[in-house]
Amino acid sequence: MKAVILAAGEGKRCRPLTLTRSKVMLPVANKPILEHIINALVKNDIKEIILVVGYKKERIMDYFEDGINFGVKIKYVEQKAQIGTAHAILQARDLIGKDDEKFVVVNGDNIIGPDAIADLIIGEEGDATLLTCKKDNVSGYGVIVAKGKKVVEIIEKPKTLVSHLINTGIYLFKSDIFDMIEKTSISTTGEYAITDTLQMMIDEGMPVTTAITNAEWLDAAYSWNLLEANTIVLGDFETDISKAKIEDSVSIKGSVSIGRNTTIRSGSYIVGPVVIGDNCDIGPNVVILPSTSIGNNVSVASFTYIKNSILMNDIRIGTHSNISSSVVGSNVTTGPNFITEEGEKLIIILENELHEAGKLGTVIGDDTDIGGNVLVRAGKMVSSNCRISSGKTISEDVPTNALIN
Ligand SMILES: CC(=O)N[C@H]1[C@@H](OP(=O)(O)O)O[C@H](CO)[C@@H](O)[C@@H]1O
Repeated sequence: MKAVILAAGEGKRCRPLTLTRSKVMLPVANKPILEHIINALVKNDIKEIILVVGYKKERIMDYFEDGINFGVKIKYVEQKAQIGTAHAILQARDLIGKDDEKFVVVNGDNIIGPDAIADLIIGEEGDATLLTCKKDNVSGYGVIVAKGKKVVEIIEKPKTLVSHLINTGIYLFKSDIFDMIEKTSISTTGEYAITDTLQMMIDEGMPVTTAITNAEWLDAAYSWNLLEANTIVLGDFETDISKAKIEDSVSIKGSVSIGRNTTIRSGSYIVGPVVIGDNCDIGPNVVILPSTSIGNNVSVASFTYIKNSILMNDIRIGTHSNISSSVVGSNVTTGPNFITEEGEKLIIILENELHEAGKLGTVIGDDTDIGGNVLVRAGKMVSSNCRISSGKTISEDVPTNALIN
């Protein structure tokens, strides 16, 4: 069976991290979200994947190439304008066979486990099947009303509580879905939405069903939600430090995975779950606590403390720093004594909307340089390509390309 993954959008709610890559390429436990999805599909015997790309597509194509390194054949189609999920699926039409061939469709920006795909395939029935899961908080999602397996209504992001069954954005379709998509009218928000296509099918009396899953399905809606996703995915990791160079008197506890050509210098103390990539230089006397992911080519100088954070690739952190509950983008440098203050239940203002974040230090975009003795107040974000001079306290969000001196 083939699968179509929708990976054309930016994921604006994850800015500043998505200014330089799309949300599907954000790392969770050192792998892009999209790679977790591809692994889940491959485990379910999917042999060919059609990736619908658009925003920053080169980054996706350079990473996954033809799929050979990921155990699957990958083909790409482009959605030039991001005008809805139905329109995105339509781009794959020429690569899906006719004759009622069934195929899986997955939103590329949610982390899913292989069991979720298995639940869809086993539970599939009728012309179209939606995978749903029960959530207490359904805000920001499409929800469905069902009678047994039959879907009665799909309501996209309702303002009031209608149902706890959310649409995961994972479907099993037959190739006749493309004709239905072509008949779908544009929504009030100016998009061609697959949820509208499905509602139209229900209204025309076609059998649309739901399969329910309790398996892993995680959505990092906002950049700070990456930390929660990272904690959950790291929970499945096993210890593997065989490829690393571990100096004397390093203490490693819990599940810790360390990549090739990475050195952990003496006196360092690491408590898993922690994953550290290739070619890193950590220590001496560095403390890394759960649940932390550190990418490739990262150096962390002595006496630095890192907890519950994601550090992407090509990062240099100065000595005596403290990074807690933070996401640090690629190619970021900090001087000594860089401190992120950590807060809880913070109210974050994003695009003029208020959001509550759980535990959060800061989020730093790619290509930013921060001097020594800099303190970032809890929940304040630093965008990409910024320069912050030594000794500054960051009490407001720092916009892209800012120079603070
Ligand atoms: C029009 C459409 O496809 N809406 C889907 C889709 O919303 P997005 O805002 O496009 O991510 O994915 C959600 C799951 O992440 C699902 O709940 C919702 O119904």
